Amino acid sequence: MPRKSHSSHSCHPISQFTKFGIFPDFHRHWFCCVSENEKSLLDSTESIQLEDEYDKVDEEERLCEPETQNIGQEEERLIFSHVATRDPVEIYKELKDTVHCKKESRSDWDTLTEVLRCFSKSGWASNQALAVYIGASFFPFAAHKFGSFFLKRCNNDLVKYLVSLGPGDEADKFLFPIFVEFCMEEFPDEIKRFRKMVESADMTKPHTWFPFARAMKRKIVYHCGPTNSGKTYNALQRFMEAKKGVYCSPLRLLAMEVFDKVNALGVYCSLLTGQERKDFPFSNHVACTVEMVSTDELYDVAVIDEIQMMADPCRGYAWTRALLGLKADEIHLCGDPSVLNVVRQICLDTGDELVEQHYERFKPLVVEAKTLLGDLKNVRSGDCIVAFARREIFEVKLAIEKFTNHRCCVIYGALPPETRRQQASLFNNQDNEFDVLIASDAVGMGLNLNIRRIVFYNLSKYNGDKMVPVPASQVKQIAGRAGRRGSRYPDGLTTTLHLDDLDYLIECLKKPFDDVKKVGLFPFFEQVELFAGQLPDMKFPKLLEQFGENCRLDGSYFLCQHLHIRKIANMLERTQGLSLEDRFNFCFAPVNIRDPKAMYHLLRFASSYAQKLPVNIAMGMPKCAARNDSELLDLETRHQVLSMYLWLSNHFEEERFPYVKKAETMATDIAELLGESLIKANWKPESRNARKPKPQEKEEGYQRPMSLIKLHEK
Ligand SMILES: Nc1ncnc2c1ncn2[C@@H]1O[C@H](COP(=O)(O)OP(=O)(O)OP(=O)(O)O)[C@@H](O)[C@H]1O
Ligand SMILES: [Mg+2]
Repeated sequence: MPRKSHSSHSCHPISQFTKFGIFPDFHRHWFCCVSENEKSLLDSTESIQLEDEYDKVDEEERLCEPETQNIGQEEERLIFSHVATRDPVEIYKELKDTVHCKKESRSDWDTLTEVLRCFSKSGWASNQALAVYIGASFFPFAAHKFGSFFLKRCNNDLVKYLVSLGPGDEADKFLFPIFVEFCMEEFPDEIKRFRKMVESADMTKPHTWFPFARAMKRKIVYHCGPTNSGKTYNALQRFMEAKKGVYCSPLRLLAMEVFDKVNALGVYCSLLTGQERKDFPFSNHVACTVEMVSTDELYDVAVIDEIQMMADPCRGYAWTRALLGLKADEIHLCGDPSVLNVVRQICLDTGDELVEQHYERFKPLVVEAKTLLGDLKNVRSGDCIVAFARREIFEVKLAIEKFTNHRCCVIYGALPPETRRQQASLFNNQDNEFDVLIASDAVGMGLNLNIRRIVFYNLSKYNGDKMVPVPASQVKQIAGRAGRRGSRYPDGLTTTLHLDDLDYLIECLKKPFDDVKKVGLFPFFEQVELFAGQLPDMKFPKLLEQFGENCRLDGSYFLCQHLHIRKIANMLERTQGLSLEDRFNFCFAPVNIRDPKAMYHLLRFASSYAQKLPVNIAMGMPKCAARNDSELLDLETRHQVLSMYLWLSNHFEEERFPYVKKAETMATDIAELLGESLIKANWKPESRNARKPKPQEKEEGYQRPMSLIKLHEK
């Protein structure tokens, strides 16, 4: 069948795609079309080859100088401007029918060569080419072939026009549609292959992935406001009134809190997290972590807490999925205003009704301008010192307990939720000596604590590469933990340890909330499976990488970072006997990828599973609480391994994990040991991957703030 002509501009593939605005969201690189040999050949010989063509031209032809030789560029452009309006399809046909063309002067030739070289390097053209399914890695090869084709066949008018434009955007735009015609004829198989692959990684219109939710007319209520303004409280009222409700939490800890609170108020509620399932008999309510929420069940009321997490680079997809997919008549979203505009857009796409309820903070947060003047001795009862590294948390605890009469509780990410709760209630409770809390950003979400004042120990944190300022939204969220309604200190205060940091704190608190433009998505297994069908021999980690590079997304979405997933995928690459689905599921296991011991256990679990053996815990139980920081780190790791075991037992065939009961008991015991250890902890912190520094090695990165040094010197 002859190919459809694209002579009409309105039906040209380029204009169709531009209409939908998909170009910028394509990711680059497609390694399947061009072999490595071809690629390296391309890079080294491209311009040389084009110049050689000139040298091959007949001497007589070269001497034939064009009449317009001495006119200026602008004039030339005018004279040849009719070329610009020509139909690219016709130009291509003409080029195709030309057998041999008279050559131009050396300088015109050089300019034309440069124009074509620039085109083959043009990011714009490469990006546009994706829309007609010419992959980014294939583009240089195709552009090179096009260049040779063009040089051999172009006529005087075309040359002059392109020379008058010179290398750059205008020439690229002129050449591009001719290039497309060329590719469609020359590389139909490559285009077809790439098209199939891209289509299998299509993540556009995610609201259409949930047809049952789309068939419903849902009412979305956005409880929008700053921290401590009653958003969750009000949403939970509706949740409790409902016949059947689900509460989606950002953390296990918060799901447990709601589970306890709601049951205490007489509304039977079950608990569902990745690690545990507590079925309350006859309950119609469930408190779960957002990743675990079912999009199959039908609910009257659903609550999605901390909805701004939709924009989280790693976990955002879980909130997006819940919002798009939940089958509930009424969905209550609680969060700051940063994703309000995106939610408005999503509701337009889904056809759901959106009701906005705006909140103000119960009591304004007051900044204490005096700060702690760099001296931890100025700590007072009810203070929560926020530090962003585990090491700092223990340094601060050590310093405060050594030089003041205060005792400190600690809350940080690596602690199990049970231990965090135990530390929180120790701090909240008046009948003991623990009156200061030292916490990481893990304290930022949800927990209702009796905090009088949030003191930022510092306002920068390590992002895995370097120290960066803590984002304003996070500063606000954490500072907002001070002075909760109903707590002992309803008037919240916040300040910094050092005077130098105060301006940044004030700046962050004053800053309006970001207006988030994109929220996270991640493919379901079925989507990855479809994609894998296009690349049958590709290993899973590479497959994920390819998916990330080739998937298509609408303007309101980004693909969540999958570094964590890729790390696990890489580790499991050589484990034989796992299906694609097993690999995909193992990648979501909750493990600290920077903890080699925990990673080792995950590999062991996966290997046993792959060999169809019962998966053993194969880990001893420590006898007593930690006596130093390395023992504490060991307890943290052990708990994490058990938590991972429980998670796997809930996400794979349960009978393959026969030691669930044992793992639960051990996890509870370790959480208790951790609690005991923290009460006693008064040692210098160590790093998880500690090794002895070489004598000449200087300690890099974090430097202990002056205040602590002064304190120790004294
Ligand atoms: N109407 C109310 N009556 C009694 N207590 C309330 C009321 N509204 C809120 N509270 C209490 O105020 C505190 C803060 O409320 P809530 O947790 O709902 O705030 P939030 O806006 O969700 O804050 P965050 O953004 O930090 O999650 C809670 O302890 C809550 O129980
Ligand atoms: Mg809340």
